[in-house]
Amino acid sequence: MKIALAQLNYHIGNFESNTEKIISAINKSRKSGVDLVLFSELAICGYPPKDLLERKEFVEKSKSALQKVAEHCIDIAAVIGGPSVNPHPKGKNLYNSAYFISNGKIESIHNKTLLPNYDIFDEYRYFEPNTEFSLVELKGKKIAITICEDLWETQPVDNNFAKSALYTISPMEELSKLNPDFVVNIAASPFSYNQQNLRTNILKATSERYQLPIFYVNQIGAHTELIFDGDSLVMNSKGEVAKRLNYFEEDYQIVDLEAIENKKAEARNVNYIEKIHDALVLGLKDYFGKMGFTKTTLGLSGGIDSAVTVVLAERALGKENVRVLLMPSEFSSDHSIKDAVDLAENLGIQYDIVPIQNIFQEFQKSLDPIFGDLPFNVAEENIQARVRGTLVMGLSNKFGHILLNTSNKSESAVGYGTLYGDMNGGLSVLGDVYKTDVFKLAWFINKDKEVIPENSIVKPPSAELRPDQKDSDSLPDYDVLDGILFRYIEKNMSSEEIIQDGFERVTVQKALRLVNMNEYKRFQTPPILRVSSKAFGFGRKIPLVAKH
Ligand SMILES: Nc1ncnc2c1ncn2[C@@H]1O[C@H](COP(=O)(O)OP(=O)(O)OC[C@H]2O[C@@H]([n+]3cccc(C(=O)O)c3)[C@H](O)[C@@H]2O)[C@@H](O)[C@H]1O
Ligand SMILES: Nc1ncnc2c1ncn2[C@@H]1O[C@H](COP(=O)(O)OP(=O)(O)OP(=O)(O)O)[C@@H](O)[C@H]1O
Ligand SMILES: NC(=O)CC[C@H](N)C(=O)O
Repeated sequence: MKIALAQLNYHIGNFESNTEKIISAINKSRKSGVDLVLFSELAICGYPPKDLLERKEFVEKSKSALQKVAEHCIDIAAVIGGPSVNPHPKGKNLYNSAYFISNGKIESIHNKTLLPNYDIFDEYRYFEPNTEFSLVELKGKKIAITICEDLWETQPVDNNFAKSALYTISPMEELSKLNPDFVVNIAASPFSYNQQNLRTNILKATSERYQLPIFYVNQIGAHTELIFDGDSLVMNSKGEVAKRLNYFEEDYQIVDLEAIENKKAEARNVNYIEKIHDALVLGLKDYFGKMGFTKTTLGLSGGIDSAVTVVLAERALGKENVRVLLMPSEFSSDHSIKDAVDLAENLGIQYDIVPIQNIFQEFQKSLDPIFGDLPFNVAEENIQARVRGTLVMGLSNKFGHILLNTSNKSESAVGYGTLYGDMNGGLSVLGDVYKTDVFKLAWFINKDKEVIPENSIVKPPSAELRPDQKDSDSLPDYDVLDGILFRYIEKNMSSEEIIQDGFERVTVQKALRLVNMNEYKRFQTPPILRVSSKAFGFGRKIPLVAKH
């Protein structure tokens, strides 16, 4: 039996383009003599459709798109993800379903049993869990069709306290009683830099336990914050990866079921920084591409965060679509301006220098009668950041360049950024990357030649909002701070547990206090491209008003 895996990039709600892609893969498969072609979870409408599922019209469009696809399934079978209506009066209106299509029609519908509801997932909000199990038969083979989380019976969480999802039904236990020949898993499994190993291990455990091959198809592409890396694969019944599809790009592979037992795909050891790099480039590309934008802007300071952001933007959108402003103040060092100019020239992007001293002075003059003799403090620092934010937004409004936010996860965590100033932007590129990893990204970008001036990487980080300012005046060193933040945010460890891990009590208490008191700031930040298992955004829900 020849089985094709179609790893495609869908666009949520764009039924025309999704249908066209699916039909084109079906036609290609038929011409290659494929028996069964597999598409990912909710492929017909794109994943995650969120509250669009509450619109009847959206569900009806999914249904007619599937009907159109079915007409093309002559002499070939397909499994495609889409929502289906729950016919029972009780429970949620919808199921998250896999459609088995053959002979030009929908032959059967298989619903998702285990609905993830942790972190960024919210499937119980829309879907009724499945309780009935059956196999499909194709050319003498019995197939168990499952949907993503169905194989994640014990969901490990990257957290020392949250319980793993407790599922009362095991879809694989039920399906295995029916003696399938192989398992299909259609998935929508988002990227995080540690997710790929976890995923492979979970598939391996399932395959070994039931001694069954698994055909796993994930989607690729980004949907606002969520980035899907693909990495679809075929596992033989010994839990060995027989075929692996590409990361971060569409891919299509045909596999012979009878030939997988003695096949072993080459292991791919990609460093996590390279994965984050590729994920962010895809995240940017798809945010712009799917929104219909081409051009971007940001303030280039000569520092490392804006440097890494602009390189990723140039790689995603092309140099002709990136335009930056260099906005020196009286506190900017000459080196910062030179570093920013060198970088812009290395990339071949358009840049303009707009000094902000005069504007800043005018602001100060206007506020003088009100501020009186009060000393220069954070208020003046922030006015500079807001002047810059206003200027880049001016460029954005005039020329249609979407502003990228340059804050990293460490700053965002402790509120080290100015609301309505450098926290502006339509999309945050580095908001899920700790500062220590921003440095690693910069070195990775420079691995073949110096793109980012080395001075931007090695100089002590500074906001340059007052004379001789350094981040280290207000914050612990980033390697210490990031160690604490990771334990608190990703692992949910308590201050005492973090201290026991070897961090100084005062530093831990300060860092945690800053994280807690800055929830309100993060609530106002743009969407953040997610690359870790716990990003700021809709997968981390902390009350703004709370006593910690
Ligand atoms: N709970 C709450 N809910 C709603 N709003 C709340 C609030 N608490 C304060 N606020 C408001 O927020 C204001 C304080 O926030 P904000 O105006 O941003 O100012 P703030 O957080 O006081 O200062 C920004 C800090 O970030 C540093 N910074 C700025 C720019 C860039 C960088 C960098 O290196 O990247 C660092 C800067 O040196 C300074 O230490 C308050 O004045 C108040 O208006
Ligand atoms: N002189 C400047 N010219 C242009 N943009 C600036 C300038 N200074 C700051 N910005 C913008 O504000 C953001 C915050 O910058 P700031 O220097 O305060 O802190 P940072 O987080 O260390 O960032 P970076 O490493 O990019 O300097 C920068 O990333 C940049 O987009
Ligand atoms: N769509 C899903 O069911 C995804 C959940 C699953 N645990 C994953 O991340 O792969």
